[in-house]
Amino acid sequence: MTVEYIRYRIPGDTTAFEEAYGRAARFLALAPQCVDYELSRCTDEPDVYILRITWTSTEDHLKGFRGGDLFPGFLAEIRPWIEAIDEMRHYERTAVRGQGGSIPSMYEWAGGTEALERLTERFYQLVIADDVVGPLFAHMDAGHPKHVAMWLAEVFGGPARYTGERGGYPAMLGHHLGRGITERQRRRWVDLLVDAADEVGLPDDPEFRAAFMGYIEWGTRLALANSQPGATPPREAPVPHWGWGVAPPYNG
Ligand code: HEM
Repeated sequence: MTVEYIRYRIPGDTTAFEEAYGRAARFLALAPQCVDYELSRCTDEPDVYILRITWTSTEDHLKGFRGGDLFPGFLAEIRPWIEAIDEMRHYERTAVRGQGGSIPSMYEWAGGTEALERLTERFYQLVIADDVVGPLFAHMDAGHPKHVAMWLAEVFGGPARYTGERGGYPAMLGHHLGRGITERQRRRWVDLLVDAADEVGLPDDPEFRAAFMGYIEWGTRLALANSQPGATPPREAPVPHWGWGVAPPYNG
């Protein structure tokens, strides 16, 4: 991924400039080489603008986009302001990035470790008593519900304790390898987790449950695939970090 920054100092009519970029943006929206884009205006010097475009790579930008069918239309819109460009360069993202605290993590929204442990305690009571999934868990140790709560906490933005204390992704993967989980068992696992979530009062607002179930669908389908005989999933990977997706928490 490459981030291109284009800094403009617009002499005169900034309205025409913004309108032109509004039209030019449709070519970026269609370009498969473009990840996202944003035009910002300086509040201290209102004639200064910065356009940030994230490209799939510098080469994709220079060869794919500039050499492609969309570029002439894009250029036609912004050509009058080429002389007003102060900087136009590609940058590489570094590891220093992330989100601030303006949106609570799903871990916080769920009620933290205490709520996730309540969830998994109840869940595994239901699991053990169930004739479809129960047999898979006949030999699980007493700490299992707490360990799965630790995993969920880490996934949803809480402390990284599963990585620190339980061996992280490779250990979690190891627990599923060779288990031969069936679709019927996966689906029952999901259903029982939802029952437990309702019983212990996990937040049931649409935004939380949509994001929570997104992870559960993804995770259980991977667990099933990884558990099949002969499966060769990656042995090393970071613990996934799941966020709110398209519908952040609603505080209205
Ligand atoms: C999002 C989905 C899932 C998550 C987050 C998850 C999480 C975990 C974790 C963290 C462990 C290891 C616990 C420890 O360190 O002691 C584990 C073990 C295990 N999981 Fe899952 N799991 C998922 C889906 C499934 C499904 C769908 C099944 C089967 C229907 C399943 C069956 C098992 C079994 C049999 C074990 C080993 C139990 C034992 O120790 O005897 N998991 N799971």
